[in-house]
Amino acid sequence: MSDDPLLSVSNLRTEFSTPDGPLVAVDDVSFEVGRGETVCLVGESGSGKTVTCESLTRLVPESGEIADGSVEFEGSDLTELSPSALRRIRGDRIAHVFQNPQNALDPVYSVGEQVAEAVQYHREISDEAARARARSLLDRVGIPNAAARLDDYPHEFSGGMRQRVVIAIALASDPDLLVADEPTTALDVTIETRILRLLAELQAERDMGLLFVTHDLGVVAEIADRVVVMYAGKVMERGPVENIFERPAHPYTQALLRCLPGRGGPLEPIGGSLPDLRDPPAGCRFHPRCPHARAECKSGEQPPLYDARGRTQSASCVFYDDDHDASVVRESARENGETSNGTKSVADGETSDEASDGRRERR
Ligand SMILES: Nc1ncnc2c1ncn2[C@@H]1O[C@H](COP(=O)(O)OP(=O)(O)OP(=O)(O)O)[C@@H](O)[C@H]1O
Ligand code: NI
Repeated sequence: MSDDPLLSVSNLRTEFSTPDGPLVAVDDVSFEVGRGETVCLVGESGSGKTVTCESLTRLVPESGEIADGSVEFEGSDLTELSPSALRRIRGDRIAHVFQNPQNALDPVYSVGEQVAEAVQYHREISDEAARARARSLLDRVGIPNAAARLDDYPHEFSGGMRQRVVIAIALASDPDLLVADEPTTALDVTIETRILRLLAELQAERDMGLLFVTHDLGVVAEIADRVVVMYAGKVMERGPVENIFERPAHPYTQALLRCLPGRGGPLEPIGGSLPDLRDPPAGCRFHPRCPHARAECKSGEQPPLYDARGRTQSASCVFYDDDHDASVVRESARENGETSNGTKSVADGETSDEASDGRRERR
């Protein structure tokens, strides 16, 4: 086995043609997912998380196309594979759970048949063995009395139950990589916890890589090894979860940590709104909303991903180039957290330790 990551996304660019001109939903996005690793993709609504997930196996809607970049998965570039070769990987080696899975189940087949079919899709096992495996998968995702429900049809299940069935189908092929776009958002906390545990178990058993989109920082703290922060189609920051929570480098990450739920403090919305992606601002995409923006943030290209804290954490922010003092943005994160949160700030070591301890315990 090589040391190459399981998935390596480089300079990915996905464009949609719209009546008002081209819209670049994913712009020069790069990140990796290792075997057995969980990477959480976070960012405000509309930042390009779903389109990034869809681009991996070329599942973007018809008006979209992958205009540039590569998606290396175990030695092949998925952007260049033939449709039939890609189909063999999709649903087998790489499984997806989509954000809006209303149409993911076929109304005319029982859920047992659909899970069993997914089990048998790429593997030759008897109908009986596939049915037994379907039962066990449905049981593991928290369908009560799974054996008795195998012959029920999707409409006989609630929305949350159907989502669990969709997750069971995704896991049926024992994928090497699971791409899960807010898979537990519609579920109650008990079931969410159960599914997150199941994913962690599968990772331990099978070394499965997991790319997970969520708006819940509690979930990020619980499952992530590394975090990729997106804004307006760009990667703003990447790094290990502990660093991102304890010492967020990019002002956008700092603001995002205060505006998403899951860390206990009062939520503080980010002022202003996402730019129009058909005509994004020059320079750093976040500059119109950034409390630290200076002249050089407002022109040219999005800054490169500078090393923010050693090689593992990087931020697309000029304060981390050689000519600026990054302590300006770090201090500000600390002050902001202490004055605006009744609890401790995101830049505060104590809170972050709790977050990472919680994660270790629950894993
Ligand atoms: N089919 C499409 N045609 C045109 N534009 C699209 C299409 N799908 C997505 N977009 C645009 O691409 C951008 C990124 O959308 P995306 O769904 O990836 O955001 P997201 O980060 O997943 O948001 P959310 O958190 O709400 O799910 C948005 O500006 C969106 O309007
Ligand atoms: Ni989305």
